Amino acid sequence: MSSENKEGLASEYVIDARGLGKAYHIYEKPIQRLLQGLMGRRRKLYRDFWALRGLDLRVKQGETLGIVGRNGSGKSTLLQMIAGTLTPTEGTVAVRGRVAALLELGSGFNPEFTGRENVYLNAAILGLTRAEVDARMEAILAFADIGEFVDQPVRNYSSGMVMRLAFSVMVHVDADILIIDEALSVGDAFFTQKCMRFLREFKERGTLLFVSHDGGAVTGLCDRAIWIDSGTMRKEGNAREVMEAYLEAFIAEREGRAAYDGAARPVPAKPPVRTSRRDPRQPLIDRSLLRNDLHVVDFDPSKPAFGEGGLKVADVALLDEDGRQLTTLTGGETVVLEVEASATRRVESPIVGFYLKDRLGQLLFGDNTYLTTLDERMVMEAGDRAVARFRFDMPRLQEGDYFLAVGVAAGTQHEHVIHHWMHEALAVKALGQGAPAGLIGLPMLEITLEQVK
Ligand SMILES: Nc1ncnc2c1ncn2[C@@H]1O[C@H](COP(=O)(O)OP(=O)(O)OP(=O)(O)O)[C@@H](O)[C@H]1O
Repeated sequence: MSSENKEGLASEYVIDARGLGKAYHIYEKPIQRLLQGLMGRRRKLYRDFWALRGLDLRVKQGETLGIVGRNGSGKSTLLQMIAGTLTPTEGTVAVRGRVAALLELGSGFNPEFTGRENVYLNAAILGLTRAEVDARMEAILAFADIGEFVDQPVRNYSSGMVMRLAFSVMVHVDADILIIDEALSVGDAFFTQKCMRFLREFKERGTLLFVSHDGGAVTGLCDRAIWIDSGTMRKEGNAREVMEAYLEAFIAEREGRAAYDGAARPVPAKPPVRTSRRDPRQPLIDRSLLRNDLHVVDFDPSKPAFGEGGLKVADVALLDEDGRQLTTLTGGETVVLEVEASATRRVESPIVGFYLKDRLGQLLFGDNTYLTTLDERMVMEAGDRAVARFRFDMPRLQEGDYFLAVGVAAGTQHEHVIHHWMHEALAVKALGQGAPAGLIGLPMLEITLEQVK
């Protein structure tokens, strides 16, 4: 999985692929593969299938590159060649630094060895000495958090456990370049959050190649992106632009027509009349298949957190407008997020804030109490408690796991000390139905359609 090649690399690039291509041999019948082995190269019984061809790619040190493309477009083939686990059929790829890749689940693991033995094996492949692994073993096992399974053969592991251990090794080998297939981080949502936190930290210092199938995460995480289509580079550039083009093509294909032509449409002359502060369709939506059910998992104070500790997040709950705690709600419903903070010492000007994050840790929306409390500076003494309430219409959410991160700080919007920040204060699970078209669906205040003459 590691690859070092310092030749032919201009100093600013850590990856330089030129005219890269990979052809697989395709045999019409399995027996032909066997015969070919016996016959040698005298007669060709296969045809070449080019999974990737003519690809040029340069990646700078510290860049985060997103790679999108449909199933079978050639993403893994490209990344395996960069990781050094697949030999190109044509072209060259030069890589500088230690590469750790999570591309194929358990590919570096021997199923007969225990988890612990596989950690030694994998870390050795990535260039670590036994003494280095010894020094890191405790941290690796703590991150993987698979308990006593670590001394069982890997063949007894669930795919989630294999992923945890493989990811944990990658986190601890001081890689210069990380290659991650997002599909592999699907599983336990809490572990995914932990992985995404690591990746966000890693991208501050290292080079990250991040493969995604749906592309949703790419814009949040990556500076630049490439779109691989049928083995060639269809588009390269700014992550947002590449994603837009990719999604446009996907939608156009799905709907069996060309994407919106961009031509101007007539605008109604009359401004719409504003009547209500609530989405008027909500009762109808809630009675229909468009109903977006959300389940809330209770606050757990033992979830990962950091901060100075002068204030603590004591309790977090989502309530309905009558103050009753919600364990299920629907997208579009008005909710109150209640956060109780307690002080362990004197703290001036406390601020309570939150973010809703998706399973990849992308911040969907959030807010804090700073502006509302600007005129009345609160002082909390040790033992004092304060409650913040945020009332809002919960947007509709795509199917998946979400987390409410909650934090208490002190100071101003720009200069503050974080006293207690909980990455996953509440977990919210959205079921499949009623999903919005975008990342979140905002309740509409009004929608009109008027005919203009
Ligand atoms: N060992 C192999 N032998 C023959 N064909 C292969 C082999 N490995 C991959 N392919 C083919 O090469 C093409 C590219 O595969 P690749 O795994 O690189 O795509 P991908 O974009 O990573 O797909 P996915 O998103 O499903 O992981 C596919 O058509 C695949 O069927």
